[in-house]
Amino acid sequence: MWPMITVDHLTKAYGSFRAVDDVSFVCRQGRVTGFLGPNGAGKTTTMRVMAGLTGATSGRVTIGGLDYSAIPNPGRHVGVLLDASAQHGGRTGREILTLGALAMGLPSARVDEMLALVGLSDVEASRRMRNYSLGMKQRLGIAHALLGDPEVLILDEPANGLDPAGIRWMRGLLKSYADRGGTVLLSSHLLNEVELIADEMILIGHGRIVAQGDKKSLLAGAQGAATSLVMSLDNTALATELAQRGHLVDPLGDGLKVNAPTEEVGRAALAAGIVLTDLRTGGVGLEDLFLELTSGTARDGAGAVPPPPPPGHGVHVPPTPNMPPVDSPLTPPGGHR
Ligand SMILES: Nc1ncnc2c1ncn2[C@@H]1O[C@H](COP(=O)(O)OP(=O)(O)OP(=O)(O)O)[C@@H](O)[C@H]1O
Repeated sequence: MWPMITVDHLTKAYGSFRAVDDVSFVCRQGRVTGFLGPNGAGKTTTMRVMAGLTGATSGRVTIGGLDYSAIPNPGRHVGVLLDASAQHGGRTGREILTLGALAMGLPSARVDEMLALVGLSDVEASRRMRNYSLGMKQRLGIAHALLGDPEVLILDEPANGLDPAGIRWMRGLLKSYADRGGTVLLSSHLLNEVELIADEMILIGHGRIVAQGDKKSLLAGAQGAATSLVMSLDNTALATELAQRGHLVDPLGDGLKVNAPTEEVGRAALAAGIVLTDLRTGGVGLEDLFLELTSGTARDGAGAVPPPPPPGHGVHVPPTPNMPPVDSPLTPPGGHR
């Protein structure tokens, strides 16, 4: 049971401001949990409490049932990436990893393994970190988090600064890590970074959890009444037929939005002899859900719910791609002890 992260009624206040307000969730072994929320929602603060960098005002976070500070040789159990720039800028990447390996009692060969894993070349590893690009710092930070072959990974915005190929690489890495039994929590303010990889999602806004669960159940909970988006060769006649059947119909783009399931719309069209050119479920996508749930918690009106797109540009949840297996030299998480 040791690799589970349990956040239990966590509150972190700065004066009278609650950066994290009565937050509870768990991250399970073998699962990637995405921690999503707009800027300033409280993700980093929660993770800082997890990693023992700041205390809780009330409530508790445990990893495998222990406070972080009570975990012996914590780097061997919990890999943390909070701020990739937090290392000493005058040290080389190799020095930073070597110091970490020494502190954890690991052989120096592990440093080379990690450098190879994150794709930092010998030349790059011997450059001072102050001269690293953001993506290189991020790769070094991921290498540092994985160094002790921990069972748990806590990563704050790990995709920050990575190029598209790097983001894809990281997804594969974390997915295979979880498949081998690891527990992963990663934060992001960008939904599309997380939804392709996370098995579970925790949505936070203004320090409070606004939704949590797997992608399917989050979407199911958000669907509400079934909606369809439809286009036909005679939208006026179709609207009349649907209205006669008691359905609410609104024009939308070149088509109609109907408060009825697609099957009902199809039957109405069939009965009226109208040719359909497009018919799809018009339920909310994950992005709409995210923006809706965190609306009022995002800045600059970024959380406002956008109008639904017209048929043909329908709300769309990208399919989860099959993650390419990562040819990783890592042993299963925890395999070094
Ligand atoms: N030491 C502190 N003193 C006062 N307020 C703080 C402190 N640390 C964080 N906060 C505030 O707590 C809130 C949550 O910040 P946090 O960094 O946890 O957000 P976040 O969800 O990680 O955001 P982002 O996506 O922008 O990184 C913010 O309003 C922030 O200004």
